[in-house]
Amino acid sequence: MSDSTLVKTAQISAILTAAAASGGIISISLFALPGFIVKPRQRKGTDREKALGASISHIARQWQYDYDVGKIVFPSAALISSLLYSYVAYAVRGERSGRYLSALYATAAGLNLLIGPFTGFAILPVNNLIWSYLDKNDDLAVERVTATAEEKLQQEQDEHKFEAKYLDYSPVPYGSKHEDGAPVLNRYSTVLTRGHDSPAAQAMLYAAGVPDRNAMKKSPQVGVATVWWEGNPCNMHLLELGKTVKKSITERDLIAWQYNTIGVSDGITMGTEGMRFSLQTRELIADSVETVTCAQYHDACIAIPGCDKNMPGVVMGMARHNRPSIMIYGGTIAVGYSNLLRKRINISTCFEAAGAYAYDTLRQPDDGGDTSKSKDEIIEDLESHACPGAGACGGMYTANTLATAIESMGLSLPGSSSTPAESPAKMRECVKVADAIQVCIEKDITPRKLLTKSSFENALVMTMALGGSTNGVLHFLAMARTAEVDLTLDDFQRVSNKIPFIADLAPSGRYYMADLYEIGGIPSVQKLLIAAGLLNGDIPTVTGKTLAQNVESFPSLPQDQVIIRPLNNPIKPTGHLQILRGNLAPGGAVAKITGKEGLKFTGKARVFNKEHELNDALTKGKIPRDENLVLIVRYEGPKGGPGMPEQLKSSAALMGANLTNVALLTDGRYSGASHGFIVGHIVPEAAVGGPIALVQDGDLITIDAETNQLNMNVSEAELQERLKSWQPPKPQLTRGVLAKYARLVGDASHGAMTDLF
Ligand SMILES: CC[C@H](C)C(=O)C(=O)O
Repeated sequence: MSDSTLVKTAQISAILTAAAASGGIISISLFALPGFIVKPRQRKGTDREKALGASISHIARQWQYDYDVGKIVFPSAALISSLLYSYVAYAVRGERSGRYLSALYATAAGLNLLIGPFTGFAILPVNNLIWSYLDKNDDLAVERVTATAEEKLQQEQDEHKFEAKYLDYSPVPYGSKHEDGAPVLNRYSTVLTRGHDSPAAQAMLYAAGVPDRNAMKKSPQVGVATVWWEGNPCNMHLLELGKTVKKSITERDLIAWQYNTIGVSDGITMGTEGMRFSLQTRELIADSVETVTCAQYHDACIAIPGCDKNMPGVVMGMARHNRPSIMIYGGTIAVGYSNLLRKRINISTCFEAAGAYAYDTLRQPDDGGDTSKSKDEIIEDLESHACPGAGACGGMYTANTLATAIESMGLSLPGSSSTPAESPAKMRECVKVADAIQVCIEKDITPRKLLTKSSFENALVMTMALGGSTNGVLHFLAMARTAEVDLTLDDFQRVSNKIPFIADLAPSGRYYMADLYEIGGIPSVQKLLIAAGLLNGDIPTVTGKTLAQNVESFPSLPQDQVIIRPLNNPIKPTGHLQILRGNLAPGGAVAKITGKEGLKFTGKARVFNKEHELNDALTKGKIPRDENLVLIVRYEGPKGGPGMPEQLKSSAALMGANLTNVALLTDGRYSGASHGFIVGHIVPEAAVGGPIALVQDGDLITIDAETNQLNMNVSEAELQERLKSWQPPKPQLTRGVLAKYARLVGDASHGAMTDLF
């Protein structure tokens, strides 16, 4: 080989190698090198440099990991280097040797465009190695990235919030006819039962109870989902209700398949570690209803829930499968009576008695009767008589709130939410449901036709008018997202601002759902609110009629009743649920303020990490009465708890102990039976570095329900300082359902859902 050939070969291979490598080199310098520059400062620099370094390395990492590198980044790198080569080719054009070199550079430019992206891919693992080396022992960076990833996830969830995608079942089109001209009502199950595509499926269905060939081919299959289990009064009777439903459906020549989902008793688990499992049962129930309905090709669904999470759970399941559906509420419990306290009682009396017991104020009333009984005798009397039978907790607590709202959205038969669990009327409802589900199937009335912005507005109106549970906020948001309805925290405040609070119902009032039933029940309240133009009577319902038509035959509330106040003489002119924001809750918080305790509260912070710390302090009588205190219970959010437990044990104990000098704040949530000056659902929660994690004992906190503010008088600079030394808690759980939940769950201001990605 001559010298000049050698030089040319060397030139060619050098330029081609450089061309091939340039995509990769650019990718390394774009994504990996920033790490070498910023990491040392991030570890050892001033606080400002550390923070800056964390942000730069975070951006670099996000770019490297999150973007579709094949489509955007590496081709861009190849393009940039190709332009460089083309420019050099242009610059050396002209002389003979220049023409040769420019041709070579032009080839390199083309090649680089072709192979640059692939080199980039090859370099990716190298970049990853560099980053994992840089990240080693660098907890701060990793944790900051995690916190920011949280925000990013939320942002993505917001962007995609109305683009729910479920498995496409393409049922037989509505309006199709069988050969004999009868309408096809088994539009889903026919996939299994028509012809002989699925003989095994048909064999199994015959074994399970399909009576004959005609039923196999034509009868719609209705799933009957009871949230039955024996260990909770709210749920113990649901299997029997389900059997009645099945019987009445079968009499109409429909096929009914009973199945079950699970639930957790909030009343029983309250204040214990078991309470962490409660909220996630909403998702388990939704998942179960969706799973059985979709997997088994049910044509319709009747769900029979009882305890709190059951109702939103089944409705979310219905919204997901979107087949004709009706909810039958298990019904409210009867009211208990204490012979020793000589008054009507309910489950919440027990929780409040615990506070009075601890502060030694649990006594018989000073009404001229017996006062000799000890606090132990009194508390045993309450334990024995607070829950006289089956049914969900009796005040306007979470179960009754949700059932009322869902009936007002058109998903239950009229009266379902106030018909007591053990009344004959509840059994009659289970019989009547067969007619209604037939109508829904025939008219194709599906959950998402009922779950609309107007019907959610109705849910909010009823919740505000009747003083419903703060949990409603969480569950309505989740139900709306599932049904792709645009409902936000601001809607709650908007409705709260216009709806008067008119119900003298527990927890803040004197009466119970069973009492309301006696004066006409929820339909009579709906009638009042429709007449006043506050509730939308035009929404469609599962009966095939509008809400207004459904309540027409119900009586108006009697003149002399005292449970529901006239609209012009409310307990409070606006709603009791207030959405607060401020430097303590930039992402929102939910307050229950009935007005009884005032509308504004300022006090010194006393911070508790986890509810049990506050419960211990209360049991030992350690919360003083002589100064205004804002008790903060944190690390109890959806992720941090995990499970966002309800804090009735502490909120009720405060009431029982008559500690009127305190307000309670948490990133967890409250029971429907909680009252007093309480604020929950604080977002962002402590576990992801929300400002609630930075509060210190003695900080002055103001809750203002008139300006909807929740602030601590700590400057932004001071908060930034505190944030630097804040360490996120290590994940407590790494296995099991709660670990899975903590990983998937979103924030409370978006309903704490697990399938928003
Ligand atoms: C007594 C209250 C009940 C157990 C509950 O947790 C709720 O209604 O939210």
